[in-house]
Amino acid sequence: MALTAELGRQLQLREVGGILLQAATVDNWSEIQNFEAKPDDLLICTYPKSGTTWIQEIVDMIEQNGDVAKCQRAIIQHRHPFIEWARPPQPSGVEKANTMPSPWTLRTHLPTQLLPPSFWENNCKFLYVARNAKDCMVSYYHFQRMNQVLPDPGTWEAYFETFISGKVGWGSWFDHVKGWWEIKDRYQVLFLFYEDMKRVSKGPSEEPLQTQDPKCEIQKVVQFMGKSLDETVLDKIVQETSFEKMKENPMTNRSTVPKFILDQSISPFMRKGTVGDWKNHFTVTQNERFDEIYRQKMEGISINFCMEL
Ligand SMILES: Nc1ncnc2c1ncn2[C@@H]1O[C@H](COP(=O)(O)OS(=O)(=O)O)[C@@H](OP(=O)(O)O)[C@H]1O
Repeated sequence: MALTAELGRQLQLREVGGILLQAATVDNWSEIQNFEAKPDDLLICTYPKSGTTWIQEIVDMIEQNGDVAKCQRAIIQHRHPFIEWARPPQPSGVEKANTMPSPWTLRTHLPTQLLPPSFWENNCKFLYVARNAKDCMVSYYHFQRMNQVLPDPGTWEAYFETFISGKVGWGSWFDHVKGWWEIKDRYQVLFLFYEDMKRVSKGPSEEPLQTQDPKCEIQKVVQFMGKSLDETVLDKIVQETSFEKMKENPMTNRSTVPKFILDQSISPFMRKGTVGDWKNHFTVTQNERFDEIYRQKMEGISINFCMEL
């Protein structure tokens, strides 16, 4: 019985162009590829576990001019259609978008080479958030432990190998980040880092002003979206999108997702929200090996990740 359930979990992923995706997404592939993005659309792009939910809440707060009640209109998964999402008989991400008035704010975890061509053809805006690979791996490991429709990650040691080889949903972290980084100057891309959003601003006496201060990064998003918000609204967005607030908010913490899909008693969706949790998981040997693999895979890429704050 346990074997059957486990086999069921493993079968949830299938390949498209060498990238593992959820089987239902692969079944729906032609609909996804034929998706017709419009020129004014904004696409939130991330590798899984890089701060998607966080940036979605920020973008929505900006769109709603800081009106918290409006952001409570629906759970975060329903506010921005997830273009590659499919779980029949529920409407797919593409179907959901097509029932909403455009311009759309959408989200995806797809690597550049799998994105529906209309996004490039229409020169849409892309908001990419990258998170350092080690914290991503840790977050993804705990997510696969609690997510009952993704493969069981096995032991941490086993998962370390799986993640490095890119045999996880949406493929290799290295290729994903490289792909989006390389096209960023040819398209309208705002490339942000999770770690910059977490950075603590210091007061005159070097005392932290607050636990996290994404205001400067939020301002970049406001500008990128062609909006202008006054200081009070920006401060409100900073407060309302803090990890602590979002962990308590049923519209962002996934508490409405049934336990047979996300079992939050195993690990909460809003788990730690920190930079550097990898140090609690990586052994010295794993860390050295990872750094070497990182050097090889990211050679020639001028991207710098902050690994601790
Ligand atoms: N507001 C805020 N501040 C800081 N960190 C936050 C915030 N919201 C979500 N998170 C953390 O982001 C991780 C989940 O990433 P995603 O939202 O991309 O997950 S998913 O791919 O959509 O499943 C996951 O990271 P870990 O805690 O390290 O697992 C979340 O806790």
